[in-house]
Amino acid sequence: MTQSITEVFADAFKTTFLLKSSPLVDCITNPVTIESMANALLYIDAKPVMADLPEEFPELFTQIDALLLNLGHISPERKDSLLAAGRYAAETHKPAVVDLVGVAATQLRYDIGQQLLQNHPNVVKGNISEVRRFAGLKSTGRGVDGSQLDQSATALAELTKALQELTERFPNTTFLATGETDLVVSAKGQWRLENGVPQLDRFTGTGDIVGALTAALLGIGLSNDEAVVLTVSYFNCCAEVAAAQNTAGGIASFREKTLDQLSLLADQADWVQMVKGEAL
Ligand SMILES: Nc1ncnc2c1ncn2[C@@H]1O[C@H](COP(=O)(O)OP(=O)(O)OP(=O)(O)O)[C@@H](O)[C@H]1O
Ligand SMILES: Cc1ncsc1CCO
Ligand SMILES: [Mg+2]
Repeated sequence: MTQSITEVFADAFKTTFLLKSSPLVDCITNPVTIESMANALLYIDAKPVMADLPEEFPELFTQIDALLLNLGHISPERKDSLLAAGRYAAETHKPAVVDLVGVAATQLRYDIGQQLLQNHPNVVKGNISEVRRFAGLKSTGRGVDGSQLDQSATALAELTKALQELTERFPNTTFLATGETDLVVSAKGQWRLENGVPQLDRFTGTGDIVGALTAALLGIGLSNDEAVVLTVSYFNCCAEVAAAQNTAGGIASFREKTLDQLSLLADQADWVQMVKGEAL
């Protein structure tokens, strides 16, 4: 019989939200969604710092609890900064999340993602099309968006197998592929998460926020698998409540309501009852 994720991760679901301490997360990220990301961290009671100059890392890394590396907008400076921070996190044993934004689109981003993987980050994530490309599979993603075609049952099974093989070489990394179904694969197991609403595809930064919040949960000491499963489930339950409230509104209102729920849901609802997902 398959086990539900609320059983597998029962302790983490019971104790994580609302956060009891405020992890400081350094986000080296893209200018498109940087403000949404910083605020999303604050809404769950984490603290953002968006510092990307390598000269600052020696001082900064004594203060931060986790690092988020997002490939969403590459410049020569940001490329150096991402690579330097990835190495520094490994040296100083800070938990790190790599978000493979746009890896399905260009070789340059694919190469940066692979270089960052060599530091054995705690989590590597992307939308399903980005993660397919990263795992060496055919991908139909365009730009920074995932493709519906990569979501079929066959494609998900193929991706699960490819990621399992990757975890043999990278046993300390948990892989997350997001979309209508979210797939989590690590050396410890595989899980499928089923919360969320289609409108999440209609405003930008949803995946970026999931990356930053995952880093925050690593920063308070959750395991890689716990941090990924808790973040995706919580964010997607926030979106489900927002969609239910947004009967007359457009996508901009849905966005605001989803972000609002980040600070409300754990306080106001028995949200764990809403969680859908199971071990594979
Ligand atoms: N069709 C959908 N149904 C349910 N949930 C979805 C759907 N699409 C995305 N999500 C959820 O939205 C979040 C972001 O996933 P998505 O794959 O859209 O990331 P992304 O493409 O990296 O986003 P962005 O580029 O906007 O940052 C995840 O938590 C995912 O589960
Ligand atoms: C980086 C970027 N470019 C277009 S939208 C976006 C944010 C989604 O990751
Ligand atoms: Mg993304």
